Amino acid sequence: MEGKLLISRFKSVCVFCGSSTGKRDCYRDAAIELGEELVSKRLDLVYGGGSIGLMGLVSQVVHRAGGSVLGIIPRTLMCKELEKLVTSFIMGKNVFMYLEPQITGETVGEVRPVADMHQRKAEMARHSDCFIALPGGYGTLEELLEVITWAQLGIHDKPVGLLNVDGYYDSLLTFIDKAVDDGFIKPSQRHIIVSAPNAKELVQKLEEYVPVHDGVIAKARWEGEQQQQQQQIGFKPASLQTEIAL
Ligand SMILES: C/C(=C\CNc1ncnc2c1ncn2[C@@H]1O[C@H](COP(=O)(O)O)[C@@H](O)[C@H]1O)CO
Repeated sequence: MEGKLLISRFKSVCVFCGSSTGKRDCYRDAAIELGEELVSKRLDLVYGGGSIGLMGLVSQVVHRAGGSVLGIIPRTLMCKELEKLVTSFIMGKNVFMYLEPQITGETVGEVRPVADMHQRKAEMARHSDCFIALPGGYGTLEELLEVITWAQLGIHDKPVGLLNVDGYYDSLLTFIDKAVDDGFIKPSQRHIIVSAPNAKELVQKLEEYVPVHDGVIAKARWEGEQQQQQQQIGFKPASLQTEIAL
């Protein structure tokens, strides 16, 4: 534990990333490099629990090097992972790898099943001290934008990092700059997103991050309001309860 404090201010990092590997080697290399960086800083990995794509790569790198991996996955997706394993067994691994080169991994570390996608995001956030998005598709973007929105509202003040591999996220950053210029995002809140082209630089920037706090709903007030509303309507969905307990 003492060693951990010297190496990083964080204990766990939540990684959002593609369930595909993408078409270019640089994305796979970046996922491996991020896994190695987490291991070198003795950071625990929290992720979406899948065994495919960049998710599979980063989790396997951390796990193989003896790092802690916590995968949080909705039960419905777990069934798909299981189907995949059964298919792999029936077809024989080599044949299966030939047919589906991306689906070759195994789910590693601790896997925690949750009810749905909402609860998954809330649990992933609750178990981590910062967030990093590798390249990915809709799922990655949705997860990234949600934690940015939560930071904007003051629901958490954990750093959010974008691993901008070979400019993959340049157009997203340009769009965000336009949203600032056009008055939809406050200039101060532009700084919620920290970005860097490689894992080492990104983790360093996240370590130095100072939370943006102007005009946000304080976490305690947000939680209080949510609880009050739930009591008024007499309804407490499990996912929301988890979300406000970050
Ligand atoms: C094995 C099969 C499906 C398993 N797929 C996934 N398992 C776990 N988590 C997933 C899966 N697909 C998406 N996610 C989540 O979204 C993010 C990646 O989405 P993207 O659209 O690929 O960017 C990722 O962080 C996960 O949390 C069926 O073959």
